[in-house]
Order: sequence, then structure tokens, then C-alpha cells
Amino acid sequence: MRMVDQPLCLDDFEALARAKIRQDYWDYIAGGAGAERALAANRAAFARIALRPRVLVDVSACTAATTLLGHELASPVVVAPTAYHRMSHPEGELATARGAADAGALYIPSIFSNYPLEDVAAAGGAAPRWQQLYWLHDREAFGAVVDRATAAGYSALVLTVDAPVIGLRLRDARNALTLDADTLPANLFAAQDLLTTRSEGSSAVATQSLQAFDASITWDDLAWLRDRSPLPLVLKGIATAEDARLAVEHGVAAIVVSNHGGRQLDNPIGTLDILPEVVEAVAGRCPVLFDGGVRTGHDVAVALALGADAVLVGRPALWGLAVGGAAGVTQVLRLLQTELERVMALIGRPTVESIDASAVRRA
Ligand SMILES: Cc1cc2nc3c(=O)[nH]c(=O)nc-3n(C[C@H](O)[C@H](O)[C@H](O)COP(=O)(O)O)c2cc1C
Ligand SMILES: CCCCCCC(=O)C(=O)O
Repeated sequence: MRMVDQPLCLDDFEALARAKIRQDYWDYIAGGAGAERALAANRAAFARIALRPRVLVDVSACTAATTLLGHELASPVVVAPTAYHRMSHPEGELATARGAADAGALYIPSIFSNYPLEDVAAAGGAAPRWQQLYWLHDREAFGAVVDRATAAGYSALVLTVDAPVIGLRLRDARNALTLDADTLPANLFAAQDLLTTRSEGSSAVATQSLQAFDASITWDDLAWLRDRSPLPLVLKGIATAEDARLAVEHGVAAIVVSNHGGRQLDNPIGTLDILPEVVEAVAGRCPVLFDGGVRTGHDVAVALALGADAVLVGRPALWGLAVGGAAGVTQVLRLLQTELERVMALIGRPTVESIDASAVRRA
């Protein structure tokens, strides 16, 4: 592997982070499900789309600034929900929240954070934040988290719907992954014992998810959540036009096209290949967010041109966190913003709104 002193791109951050995170936690973060076909497909999809540069356009003042559900953001790059940030840095989600706030970015903490959601909210100050949720078997515990997020000033709930069970994470099973005491989920006390134990041939994360997640929920159950909290509801993990239409019919505020970073269904198709059918089905009725394999400002521009209103980054934020705590998260987000603004100049699209379908073609 190449030696890196000063990270100039996200690949550099990845190399530096790898040297700082212990091997079984690194595998949990980096890995995908099954043969990791979906993980690879997410990146491969970007190689098939080319940008179409227009010239002699005034690009002297390109700006990546945008708005999303009323939030003014420095760029269309959002920090995705990822569990257990203390695997990457002792200050965990508190540092991520500070780093995202300093970059003018929206952060979506995972329900499986290592710090209580109230503390994460306080660390982010006035910055926008949405709370991610998994629907738990224990309805009382689930409702309590929803109430706490509502009271703590989160401005939307992001329900992840692509994980009725956890995908087959072979790296974690081979590593017999269990979580150390300082990496246990802070919002869910009942989950803590289970994450230090595991069934034979499985990891603690997989064993626990089987017991914690309610795999019986359907579209009808969304009404319960809407009754429980007035916050706008975002569904994360939509991967077909049919479900995108259903989501809109159920009044969601936004959807996230995602395959969970290739960690759930090991499908040989990247989320970028799925994005156009979802954008067409939604037909402008709500914002469409996208994630999976975004690693450069060029990737962000491609996703926007294919109809995304914003993109989420999962692993890259963890790399920044591992490398430099809050400042590392800020650096990763600013790097993506700077790269995007450079690409915008090079393709003659000086604003986020001007990056439309005419900006791309199949390579
Ligand atoms: C270590 C790790 C933990 C994750 N935890 C969650 C989670 O708690 N909730 C969730 O909705 N998605 C979770 N995800 C998925 C991310 O939100 C996101 O969809 C994915 O990381 C995007 O792909 P990328 O890492 O290539 O940017 C996790 C992903 C990773 C890598
Ligand atoms: C029972 C713990 C489940 C944590 C799930 C976090 C996650 O979504 C992941 O991809 O890992």
C-alpha cells in the first residue's frame, strides 16, 4: 500500500484510517455482505457514467451550496448514519457531530451510536441533524427513542428499511466479532449484553440484530410512527421504483436510494444504476437522496446529474474521524465540497441546480 503523509483525496484518508483502526473493527467498517458483489458494484457503477463538459460558461463563482428540507447546507454531501463511531475514535459521534457542523453539513447519527442521542445533538450545536432509526421488536423501547429524538431537536426521523435482518457479514463471522465495553450502543440499554455475546458461527452484531429488529413491520406500520412523532419521515434503503412510489403515497418527506453500502443484499448492481428508475418514479414529489460508493466530488456531480438532490457518505466520514477526530471529519467533507466545485467549473455548471441530466452520458 502507498504511504500517505498528507491526505489529498479520500483514498488517502482510507489508507491512513486503516492503520489506526484495529483489524476486526476495520473489517466491520470496510466489509460488505456475502461475496461483497454489491460493495464492488457500487464503485463500478460510477465508472460507466461520464460527465459532459460545457465550455464558455461563467464559472468564476461556482457554489456547491444547496437546501434540503429547509436546511441550508454548504454542499449536497450528508454524513450517513453509521453505527459505533468509537470503533474509529474515542470521541465517537460527538466528534462526528462537531466535524459535520464545522463543515456546514447535515449529520444523521445511527440509533446504534456510542453516545446518547441528546449528547450528539448538543455536540452539533445549531447544525441540522436527523435521527436514524431501526424499528425495534421492543415497541416501548423504540417509542422511547423516537420521543427522545423529537425532544432533542432532531428535525427528521430516518427509518432504515433495508435491514429487517442484518446481511451475511462473512468478515465479522470469521473474526467472531464482539464489541468491547466502550463500543456498546448508548441509546439501547437492552442491546448491550447481546453485543458482547454471539451465536456459534456468527458475529455479535448479527446475533443481536436478529433479536432486536422487528422483521414483521410493513407499510401500514408507518402510521404508528407518524402518530408518535410530528417529525418528517425519511425512508432509507429504497431500491426499486415500486417502493419509491409507495413511499411517496405514504407521505414521506424524502427517500434515500441505498443498498446500505453493500452490507445487506449482496446484489450485483450498484445503487447508481438504480437511481434513475427511482427518480423517475418519484417524479419530483419529494427529495431523492443517494448513497453507496461516493468517494470524489466527481461522483457527487454524477449522482446529482442522475437526479439525486443530495448524497450520503458512510465510510469516508469514519476514515476522517479515525485520522483526525472532528477536524478529520470536517476535512473529508470540505475535500468533497472543493472537489465538487472544481468539477462544476470544469463541466460548466456553476450551481447544484444546473447539474441536470444533460451533464451525463453512459461511458
Ligand atoms: C460501519 C457501518 C455502519 C453502518 N451503520 C448503519 C446504521 O446504523 N444505520 C443505517 O441506516 N445504515 C448504516 N450503514 C449504512 C450507511 O448509512 C450508508 O448507507 C453506507 O455506508 C453508504 O455507503 P458508503 O459507505 O460507500 O458511503 C452503515 C455503514 C457502515 C459502513
Ligand atoms: C444489532 C446491531 C446492528 C447494528 C447495525 C448497524 C448497521 O446498520 C450496519 O450496517 O452494520
